[in-house]
Amino acid sequence: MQTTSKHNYSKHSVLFWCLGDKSDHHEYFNHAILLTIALLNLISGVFNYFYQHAEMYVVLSKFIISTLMVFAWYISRWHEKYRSGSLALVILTMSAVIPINWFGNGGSSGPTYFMILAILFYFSFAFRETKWLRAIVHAVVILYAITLIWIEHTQPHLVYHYPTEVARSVDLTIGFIFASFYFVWMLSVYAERFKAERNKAHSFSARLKDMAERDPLTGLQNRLVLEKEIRSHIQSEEPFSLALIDIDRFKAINDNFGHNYGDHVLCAFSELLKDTAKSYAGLGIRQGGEEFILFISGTIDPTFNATVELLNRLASANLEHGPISFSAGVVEWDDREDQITLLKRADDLMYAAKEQGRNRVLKE
Ligand SMILES: Nc1nc2c(ncn2[C@@H]2O[C@H](COP(=O)(O)OP(=O)(O)OP(=O)(O)O)[C@@H](O)[C@H]2O)c(=O)[nH]1
Repeated sequence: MQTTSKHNYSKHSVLFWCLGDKSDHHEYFNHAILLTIALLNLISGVFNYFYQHAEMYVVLSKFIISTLMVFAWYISRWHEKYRSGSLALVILTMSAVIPINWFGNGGSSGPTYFMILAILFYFSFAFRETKWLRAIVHAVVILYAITLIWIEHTQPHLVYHYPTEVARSVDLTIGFIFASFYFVWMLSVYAERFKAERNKAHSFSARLKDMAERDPLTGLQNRLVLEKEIRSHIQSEEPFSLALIDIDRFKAINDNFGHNYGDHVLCAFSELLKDTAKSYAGLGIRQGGEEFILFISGTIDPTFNATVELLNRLASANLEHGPISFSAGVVEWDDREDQITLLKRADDLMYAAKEQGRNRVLKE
């Protein structure tokens, strides 16, 4: 059975069939509202029919509204016309649901207020991206409600009054219970959506951070990480040492065997560097081009040993066009110097290694 990882939500369940994918909160919720209104109108129609709490035309119109809501749900859910579904809901609500309930169900002393509040809330959700449309619809609903109150005041005979106070209380209580469930549910959908958006933002920012700190070719961390690491060690006065490594005669590798092969060599070397750094609890960093850093907390000896070990592993690496080598300078941070001075010392040593014939590691 197919499920989404987050909600363990079966794509074959009845809920999925009715409401769609839960991760698409907007549409999921809209389908839920359309079906709920259809169901509530149906229940309310049946209830009013049997208990005669409303005029016959109200009962009939509730059944018609219920059918139209199912149709709006159908085009939204199965024809991906979500906007049309929302607009159909607005039009039906304004032209039929509210006035029929108002005049046929006790006017201002009936449960229509709950419905108006629920609808205002729904519009905030359905038109959240179109600010102007949302504002217009909200204003229209509020003015509409005021107009209904005014009509009721001037033409009281137009409003159906409950036969007994008990009937009114029952209708109000049922309306209140449904409205409460609706608001609680809507708020929980909002909370869930907010949580999902927040998680998405967190994972995007983690990905961006990773992309900013990683070299795309080799997958090693880049000089930003090196700078951060050096700064933090200097701040906390924690000893550290590093090897500045430069692959020998890399230009010739590119010229003789092509740039792609050069890239392949850089990647193969990076794997070895990553491995060695890991076994010394250090960091392998691509400084740029064919220049790398092996950074290890602590004194110089482990870094020197790790670099020599890396040079030996590179000599026996299985590369298509034969073995390659590097030259490296290993230095330990002297607690008075800054990052630039430290890297300059390592660079000078690395050049000294080049001058002495390459394929070697020098330390101070
Ligand atoms: N394939 C490939 N080549 C690169 C990349 N970055 C830099 N290079 C090449 O690396 C070469 C570096 O050459 P040089 O700085 O002259 O040094 P070298 O040939 O390694 O010689 P020595 O350092 O003196 O041993 C240049 O040809 C660059 O184009 C890369 O990402 N991929």
